[in-house]
Amino acid sequence: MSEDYEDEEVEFKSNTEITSKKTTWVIDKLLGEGGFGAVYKVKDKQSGKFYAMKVERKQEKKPSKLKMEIAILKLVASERKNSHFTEIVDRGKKDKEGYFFLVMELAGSSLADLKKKRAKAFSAPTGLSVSQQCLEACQDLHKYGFIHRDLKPANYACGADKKAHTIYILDFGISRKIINDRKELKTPRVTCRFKGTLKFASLACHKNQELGWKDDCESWFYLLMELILPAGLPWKGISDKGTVSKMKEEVRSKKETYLGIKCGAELEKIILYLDQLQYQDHVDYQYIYKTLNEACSTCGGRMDAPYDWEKE
Ligand SMILES: Nc1ncnc2c1ncn2[C@@H]1O[C@H](COP(=O)(O)OP(=O)(O)OP(=O)(O)O)[C@@H](O)[C@H]1O
Repeated sequence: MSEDYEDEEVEFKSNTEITSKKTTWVIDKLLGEGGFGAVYKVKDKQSGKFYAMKVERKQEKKPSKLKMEIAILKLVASERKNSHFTEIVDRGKKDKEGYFFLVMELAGSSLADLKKKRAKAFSAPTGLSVSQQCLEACQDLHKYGFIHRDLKPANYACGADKKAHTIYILDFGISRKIINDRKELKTPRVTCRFKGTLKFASLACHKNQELGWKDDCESWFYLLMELILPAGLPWKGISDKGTVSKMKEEVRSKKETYLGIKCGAELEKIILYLDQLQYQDHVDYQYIYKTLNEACSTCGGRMDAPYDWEKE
């Protein structure tokens, strides 16, 4: 590989062909650019079917995030019947051009885009049921000793077409394995750099503490609030870390936090439960699922109802 490529983005024009051992992939369009590369919609030249291709520039000094992503997707494959992980279809590297690629199942819009399109919060039954699927994905990842560290609506998407009712978790760019080879929890580091997205970061992340399973769940809880609170998260638009952290601490005891939704008591129960957990603790996901179901009944809805975007 030529080092001249290292600082350049990998960019493909429509109709560029990428040949692998399996088939030829034809670039359709750019779906988005992330922290470590780009994602394209591609067509399998043989079958005519569409997929998503993630491309990463090969770097001599930095570890490959795409390799980590592939390792995770291989581990969790077929974890449950309606898996929340996209299936790996093909992968490879282009030494001469200096990049890695991963072809996976094509998902639909991200939860962030679906909410933006709606221009208001999701209905409580959609938000609660979608969040349950988001937490299932997180639980499946945790089972293998990983934590995600960047759970947010932009990192989840609904499935394409017939799979519009299934939620997929997309990006594992900053995931971390917190279990060692002997399957023991790693000793927490004294201090850690802030990782993830300010709006959804857990309080421990604000305090530069080692993150555990419960921190993903705290971020997931902010995601749930973001999806269903009519006014959105109280710290939206604020970029000062200290102010956001203070507001996160305050919402826990504020009655107005859950304004506009009927299931405030159930949501409070979930965050109070998560707040009791420490770095080393496992999460009682069943307790959270049960409470989400109760919240849905309180709101007069059903967890198995069609989602807002399936009706609209
Ligand atoms: N399998 C997929 N199917 C459809 N779209 C996808 C798929 N995977 C990723 N995307 C989309 O591609 C875009 C880029 O995704 P990616 O996860 O690389 O970065 P990101 O989450 O936007 O940024 P960052 O890596 O900085 O968090 C996002 O809009 C995402 O919704």
